[in-house]
Amino acid sequence: MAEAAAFWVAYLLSLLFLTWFLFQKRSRQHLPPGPQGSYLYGVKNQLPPAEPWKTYAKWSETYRSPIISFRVYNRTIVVLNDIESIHTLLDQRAQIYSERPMSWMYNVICGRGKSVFNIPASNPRHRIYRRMLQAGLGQRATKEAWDILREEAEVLVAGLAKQPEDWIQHIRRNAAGVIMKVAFGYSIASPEDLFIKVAEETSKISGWAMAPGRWLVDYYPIMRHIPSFIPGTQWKRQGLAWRERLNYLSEVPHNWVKQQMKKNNTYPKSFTSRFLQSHLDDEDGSVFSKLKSHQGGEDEDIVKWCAGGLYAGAADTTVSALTSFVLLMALYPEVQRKAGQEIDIVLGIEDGSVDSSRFSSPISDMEQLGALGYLQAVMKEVLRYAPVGNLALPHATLYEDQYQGYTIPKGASVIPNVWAVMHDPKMYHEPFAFRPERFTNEGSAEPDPRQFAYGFGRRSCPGSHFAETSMLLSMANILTFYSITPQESSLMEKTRGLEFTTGITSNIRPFPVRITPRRAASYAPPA
Ligand code: HEM
Repeated sequence: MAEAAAFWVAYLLSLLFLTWFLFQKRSRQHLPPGPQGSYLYGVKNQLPPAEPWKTYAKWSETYRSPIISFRVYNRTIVVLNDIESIHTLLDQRAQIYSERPMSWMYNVICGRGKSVFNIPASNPRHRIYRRMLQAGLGQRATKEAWDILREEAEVLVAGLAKQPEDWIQHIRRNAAGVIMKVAFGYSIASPEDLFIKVAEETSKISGWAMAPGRWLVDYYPIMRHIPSFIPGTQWKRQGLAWRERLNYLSEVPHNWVKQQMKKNNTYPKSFTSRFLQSHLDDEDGSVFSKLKSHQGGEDEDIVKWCAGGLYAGAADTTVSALTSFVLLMALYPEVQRKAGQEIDIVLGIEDGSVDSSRFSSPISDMEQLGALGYLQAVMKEVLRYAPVGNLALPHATLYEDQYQGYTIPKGASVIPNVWAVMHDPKMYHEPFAFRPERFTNEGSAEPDPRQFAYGFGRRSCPGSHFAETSMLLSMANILTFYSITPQESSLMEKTRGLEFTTGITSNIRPFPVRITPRRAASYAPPA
């Protein structure tokens, strides 16, 4: 016991010394301005639990600089609050600014350092991942997934007829249904489905293990060497248990695909099966045969991590955007009416001409989606008004850099404040008004928010094209069959101002809406 106590005293003293050393070093650097915070924690206790993007924008005003910095424990965090700094640093200097902040708990102790989201861009694997994801989610792949997208959009609108009050669950199910089929060729049967449970447990554990500020080892990585049998290292035992569980969970869908491929020739084609097969064939022109940097069993490991990244990327993002869309349609009936009218005109729909009892999608191909110009403007305005990723995801620097006379240290976390850009009055006239028309006036149209909604540089979202096709199709189907109105009490929301959820993804905080059939004729909900 005395030995353990001596160990901890020595340990804490060395941490204190390290903090002092880094503090001295930091105070000699000319960092961007920002709040100082306390000696030990930095601003950890000043970070608000909700909507931190607003606080960063305020600090940017207070310190009269679009680029600000502060410290949490010993880590320097730089926030970019305007498009100029974001574009210069994250896009133009992408070779320096495309790392991710190191999470020692998640990457090392839990063994998740190879995940698509966390792997450093300087690791050659990241390039391979990006090319595979491009092949699996780009324009051609999205076209190939059209039937899946259409089928799942039909399940969504049919579900809304049965339990309209559970509309968020139906949107959630739609996102999971699409991505499970695309990634693994797996059809989910119910919200209790094994694959859904596996994916949800993975993202829950990942959320705990990556929670910023929660694990001291993230700031003082030397702690990772402490043996887990020493008293007071419950955190390490927890991390190691999570490691085992996460490894097991990532095997479940991957092994299922392999079994299907072994069992029969008519197995469902998917991202995983295509890459596994192209590896077996080693066919010329496959992504693997072009990327010769891989060796032996590494290929399969790469496929597994990429397929895991598909679910992680798709699970909450389109759900957030569609949730905000439904709520905004309830609050802006004129926008809803115009979008519905466009659908009717472009698709030649008259009230009696859609079979509302079968919910078959009136949109037969991607070209028809392309013709819905107003609906596309609505989608852009949803992505601007209620950004899914208000802070995108943090990048980190590979080297020290200089910008406008400031030093950006090596290893600093660099956060683009997407919310500030989307609500910058220099870019968007009356930025807090929801007005899709800002994107329809040719010649005077405001900047396309999709340039900012999907992140930046070498880390920008590889799923953007796929996501937009999926979202537009769902939006068009919802507005074909349904009318969305606010409950009386919800009208207050508009006058009081909307609230937004806080997390890696964000959406308007849900309030009660009514989803009713838009076309009374021939409407008969399925039994
Ligand atoms: C509304 C829909 C979506 C939005 C707004 C969105 C936004 C983003 C953002 C902001 C990032 C971080 C970019 C950065 O670090 O600079 C990202 C990364 C990523 N997204 Fe998306 N996303 C969406 C849908 C999807 C979908 C449907 C998928 C997959 C099917 C996907 C897969 C990914 C992946 C794999 C990454 C990690 C890229 C990397 O770290 O190299 N996303 N996304």
